[in-house]
Amino acid sequence: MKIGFIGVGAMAQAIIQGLLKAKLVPAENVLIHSAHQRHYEDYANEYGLTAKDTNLAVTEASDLIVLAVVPSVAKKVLAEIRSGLSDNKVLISIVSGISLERLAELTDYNLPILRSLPNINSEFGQGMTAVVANENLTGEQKDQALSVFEATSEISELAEDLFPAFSAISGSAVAYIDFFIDALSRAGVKYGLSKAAATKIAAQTTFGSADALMKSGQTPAEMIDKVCSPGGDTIAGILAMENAGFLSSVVKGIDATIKKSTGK
Ligand SMILES: NC(=O)C1=CN([C@@H]2O[C@H](COP(=O)(O)OP(=O)(O)OC[C@H]3O[C@@H](n4cnc5c(N)ncnc54)[C@H](O)[C@@H]3O)[C@@H](O)[C@H]2O)C=CC1
Ligand SMILES: O=C(O)[C@@H]1CCC=N1
Repeated sequence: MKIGFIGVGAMAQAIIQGLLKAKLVPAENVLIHSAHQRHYEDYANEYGLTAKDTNLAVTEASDLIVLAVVPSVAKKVLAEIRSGLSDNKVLISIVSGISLERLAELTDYNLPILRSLPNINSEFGQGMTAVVANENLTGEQKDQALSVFEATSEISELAEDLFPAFSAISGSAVAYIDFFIDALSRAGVKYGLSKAAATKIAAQTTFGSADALMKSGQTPAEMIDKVCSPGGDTIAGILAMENAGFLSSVVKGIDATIKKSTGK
């Protein structure tokens, strides 16, 4: 199986690195092209991938074609690769905000298409990806397309109207969670810890909290209650955070993310 990437930016690189670590395909079966020749050729040489001269050449030589460009150039790129697509190849889009219907309109209504929204944690096999297939993608071909995300992440098959919410609380939320970790570590610095030590402490605490939450099967509220000793320190902190608008500032951030991705 050959997997072509059109666009080799932050998200494509995370998936490629995840695929290489998972050894899903040999490195030379990963084909790439992007806007900056020097960059994609150097990247291909560094990891033993196959660089191609055009987006169409990637498409013609691949079984799965991952569209990994920013939304504003997707239309132009799809026009370039359209003649190389066929019903024995799968177009996989990771582009935020472009529907299956729009992808079909910009290519051909008979093509198998998988719309996905991965996140950057795919690099370390810890991603979270939403997927939705069109009616032309079934059976073994669908399994093949899903294998890209199974190798790098957990998968959630979601109705398309939930993609903007998913993208906000997963794709974008990686940055929001890192923002929270940075905020915790800056608080540590305020009280005398070095930034490096505080960041490690905050990151491991975040990682351990997520892991414990999922392993325990409990709700976040139940975990919070276990940490808040009666009359203790943590409940004082929770109340001060909430008084400063913690919950509503997170929800407002998600509202703004969804508004930007949908234009609504
Ligand atoms: N960064 C993230 O965490 C996530 C990004 N996405 C989606 O992934 C897509 C890419 O995002 P990033 O990797 O963050 O952006 P990026 O700016 O890092 O990468 C974009 C890539 O597209 C290439 N490119 C631009 N014009 C091109 C053209 N005409 N032909 C071929 N390649 C071209 C650029 O050279 C670059 O390699 C976006 O549509 C975004 O919505 C989805 C989920 C998460
Ligand atoms: O910021 C963005 O537009 C993309 C979509 C989800 C994560 N990054």
